Amino acid sequence: QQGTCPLSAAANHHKKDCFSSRAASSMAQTIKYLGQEEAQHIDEELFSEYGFSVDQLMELAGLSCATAITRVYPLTSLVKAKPSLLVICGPGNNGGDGLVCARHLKLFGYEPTILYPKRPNKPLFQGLTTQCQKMEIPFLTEMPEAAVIDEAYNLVIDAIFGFSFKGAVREPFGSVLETLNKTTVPIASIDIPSGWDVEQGRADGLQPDMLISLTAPKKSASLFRGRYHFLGGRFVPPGLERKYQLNLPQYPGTDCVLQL
Ligand SMILES: NC(=O)C1=CN([C@@H]2O[C@H](COP(=O)(O)OP(=O)(O)OC[C@H]3O[C@@H](n4cnc5c(N)ncnc54)[C@H](O)[C@@H]3O)[C@@H](O)[C@H]2O)[C@@H](O)CC1
Ligand SMILES: [K+]
Repeated sequence: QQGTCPLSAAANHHKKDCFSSRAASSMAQTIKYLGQEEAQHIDEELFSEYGFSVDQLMELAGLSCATAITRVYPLTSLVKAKPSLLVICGPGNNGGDGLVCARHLKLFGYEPTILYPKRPNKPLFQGLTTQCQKMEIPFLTEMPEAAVIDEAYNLVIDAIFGFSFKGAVREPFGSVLETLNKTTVPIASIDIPSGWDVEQGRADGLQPDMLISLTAPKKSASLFRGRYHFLGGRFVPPGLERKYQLNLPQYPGTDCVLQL
């Protein structure tokens, strides 16, 4: 059984076997892909039953995204002269993850620029915006054209919509997504490729190169055809994982991300 291996000094000679059998058993389980409502229930429970605050989890989520991005697109691999990134943030918590991610990427040596066209009038988002401004991250006032994005940026980080997206895309994000669809630079999507139905995806929508699923992948992630799928948001308490039978794989060591 997982987690019962006695790692005492006396049992040290069993250590290797314990770890490999644990790894094998977690590989055998299949990670759950969540429906939209289930993802929202987990979210609510983390804040109500489990006592987390939004900014706490957002910080961990955004940090995992920044970390996963450094793994796939290290500074030395970037093709443009400057390590420029465009981070597009939407009106909800997915956008908040994008702001946190941008701040960490700046600390990691990248040069992010943020587009944040619809800013909620709440202290959390105002604080995250101020933090990015104080980190000397520039904010754009409008969405650049596709050719300009391809010329100026190594990567676009899509933090527009997450698991609460529903229905037809409203402006200004319809035009933003239309432009993104015409770009050729790689896109890294946070939690869901924006514009995709959370469960059904969208065949003619964004086709990101990278997807970072937070907490657990959502159903549409099974339609992801990009090269890199990562899991981040290593904050799920065991009771919650059991209740929803998430079957999360074990993150290696102290890592906050894992490639699926
Ligand atoms: N529970 C978790 O595991 C965590 C979730 N986090 C993030 O939070 C996200 C979910 O955040 P939210 O619930 O705030 O929602 P989203 O960020 O997915 O989006 C909601 C916002 O988009 C707007 N919107 C929805 N449908 C639209 C449409 N068709 N056209 C235009 N606008 C539309 C809504 O009015 C709302 O402002 C997750 O995907 C994840 O990125 C993290 O911040 C922290 C931990
Ligand atoms: K997204």
